[in-house]
Amino acid sequence: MKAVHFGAGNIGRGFVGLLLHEAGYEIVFADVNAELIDALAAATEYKVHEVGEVSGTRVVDNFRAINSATDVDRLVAEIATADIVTTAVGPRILKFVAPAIAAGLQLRDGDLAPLAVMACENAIGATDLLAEEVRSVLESSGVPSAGAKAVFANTAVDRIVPAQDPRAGIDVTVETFYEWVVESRPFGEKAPVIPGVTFVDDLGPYIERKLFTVNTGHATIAYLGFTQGATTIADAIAIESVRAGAEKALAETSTALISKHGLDPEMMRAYRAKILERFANPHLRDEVRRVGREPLRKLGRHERFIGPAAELAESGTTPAALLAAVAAVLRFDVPDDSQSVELQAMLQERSADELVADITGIESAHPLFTPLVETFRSVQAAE
Ligand SMILES: NC(=O)c1ccc[n+]([C@@H]2O[C@H](COP(=O)([O-])OP(=O)(O)OC[C@H]3O[C@@H](n4cnc5c(N)ncnc54)[C@H](O)[C@@H]3O)[C@@H](O)[C@H]2O)c1
Ligand SMILES: O=P(O)(O)OC[C@@H](O)[C@@H](O)[C@H](O)[C@H](O)CO
Repeated sequence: MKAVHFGAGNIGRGFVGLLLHEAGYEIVFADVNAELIDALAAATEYKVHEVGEVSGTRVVDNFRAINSATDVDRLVAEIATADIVTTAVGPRILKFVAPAIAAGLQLRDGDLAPLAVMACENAIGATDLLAEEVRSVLESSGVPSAGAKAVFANTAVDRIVPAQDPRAGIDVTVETFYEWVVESRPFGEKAPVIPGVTFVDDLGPYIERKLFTVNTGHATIAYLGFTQGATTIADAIAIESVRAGAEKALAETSTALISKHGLDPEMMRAYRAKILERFANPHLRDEVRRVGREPLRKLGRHERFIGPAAELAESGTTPAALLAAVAAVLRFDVPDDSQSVELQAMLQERSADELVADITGIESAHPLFTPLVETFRSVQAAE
């Protein structure tokens, strides 16, 4: 059994690669980072250090590595004969990996079982997005039927994997906790067997619960913590006002989730408590700059702040804590984050009305529009 995994970064090596390895797959890592690929290609194994209340080390071997920028033919041939393709590259990058998947499908023997494609990104419908890109490449190549040689399934992945100490080489330090949920319907009776993966009929409640709790909470702590001068998430959550801000934001997202998906309030209370404990993990050095990365993406319409805030506003509630978190996002001024630089320039140059519509996708008729414009204006006025 063989899996091709795009993105040999933190979650790629520290979670997706690990679980696929433990499921018995040979892994072909594909990445555009030449230094990383060379290091993986030269190694026979790497270690995943799990840190938390119970710590341990797992070893991943039986992998190869391909530079997906320079060794495209080899990569396409690997995809053509793989059982699984996964990605952990970031949602904006999916369109760049789609052509190789499309080419692999064209080359694939029609007698092989369909290729299982799963995008493991923090976004709702990430695999749908990848599937659209793959199908569009196949259509423009005049071979739309090759799309039938793949099954595309959405997923939700949860494990905190911080940026790694460069001295660790290709080894990865991760938290002990993990959760990988995959929608089962696209596979019918033939879902891949990956111990540790939970298959569900409807991924909607799972991905929203994850994105609007783990990621909303994480990001709120990162942005509020940044405004308070904190460097790590563990430092930030130790600041009382930051923790209180995150707890309030999460109380709001839980209200939205419970109302939309009928989730059990007691289960959500325990889920929130568990994630706050995970964020405070003293063994994990996770920087607010990583968690706050790409603030423009995080302010998107279906993302961790605006998604639940819009639902609350539609039901007549003003999501005050989420709006306070959005104000902190606007203060995320990090010179080596290109989206932060772009956001800061936009705040200097353009009106709040325009910015709310362009960045958040919330239009003027929406009940969240005016509170968002006020939030943007208050930050602009304070600059
Ligand atoms: N780190 C976490 O805690 C975590 C947890 C759950 C989900 N995720 C999600 O996983 C994805 C990756 O996050 P990460 O933290 O591992 O980031 P990362 O930056 O550590 O890894 C991303 C990797 O993708 C590679 N890449 C970029 N463009 C590529 C391309 N065109 N083809 C192949 N590889 C390419 C990069 O070189 C990098 O090695 C994101 O969507 C993130 O939201 C991360
Ligand atoms: O990866 P992002 O940029 O969408 O979000 C940053 C972190 O919140 C995220 O990587 C978490 O560590 C992860 O989602 C935990 O499962």
